[in-house]
Amino acid sequence: MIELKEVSHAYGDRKVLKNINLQLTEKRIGIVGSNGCGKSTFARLLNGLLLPSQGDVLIDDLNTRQQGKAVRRKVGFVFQNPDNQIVFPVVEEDLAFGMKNLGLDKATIRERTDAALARYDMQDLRQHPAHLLSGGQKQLLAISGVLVMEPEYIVFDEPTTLLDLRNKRRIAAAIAELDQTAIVVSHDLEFLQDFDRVLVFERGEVAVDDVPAVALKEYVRMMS
Ligand SMILES: Nc1ncnc2c1ncn2[C@@H]1O[C@H](COP(=O)(O)OP(=O)(O)OP(=O)(O)O)[C@@H](O)[C@H]1O
Repeated sequence: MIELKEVSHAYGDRKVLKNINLQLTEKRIGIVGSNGCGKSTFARLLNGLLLPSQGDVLIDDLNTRQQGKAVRRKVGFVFQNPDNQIVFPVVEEDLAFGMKNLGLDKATIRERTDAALARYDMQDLRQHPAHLLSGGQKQLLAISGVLVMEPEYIVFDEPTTLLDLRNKRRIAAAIAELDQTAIVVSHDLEFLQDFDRVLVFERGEVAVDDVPAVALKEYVRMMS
């Protein structure tokens, strides 16, 4: 379970998240809200990329403040722009990078790399220059790079924003198929409609917390 206890966050004297208390237990949780309302800040708190100015973020009782390394093994993070996530020039090297850092042996790295490439039908792209992949393929590679680390939770920060409709659907389907718990920040309301729970952020607070049918309708009302 992901738990936030009286979490606030400020950049300098600008408070962007205000006293958030949440327990996240559902498998698919969507986060929506207007630009600048604190969604990315919230997402970054969940795997300790960012520590809260006040309060605590707990992942299965691990506190991001003291147990950041263990938290990051449990919680993967997929950025909006895969170019920020893909660090190696060749697809298989990029997939291997995180696993090498974990100290996994060569056979395991090979096995997980094969499975990741097969999962998204990218076996032929093993030796491909990563920067020459299409936008959708890059996002699938970024997701694969997280999956090979076998996290229990994955946070996605606007994973479909830069993609065309076809690739948006491909990534949405990839996320829907995951075994892991997914927390997804998105402006794509259609994508979130079959999630288990949706949080609507407004000015750093959770304004609505409900099933998508209710939360998304309320969000549309708030935006109009
Ligand atoms: N590193 C930072 N330093 C200072 N201010 C920041 C920083 N990151 C974000 N902010 C500010 O905090 C506020 C919340 O930003 P955040 O990125 O969390 O919002 P968001 O809801 O994800 O927005 P968007 O939908 O546009 O991506 C914004 O006003 C932003 O300018």
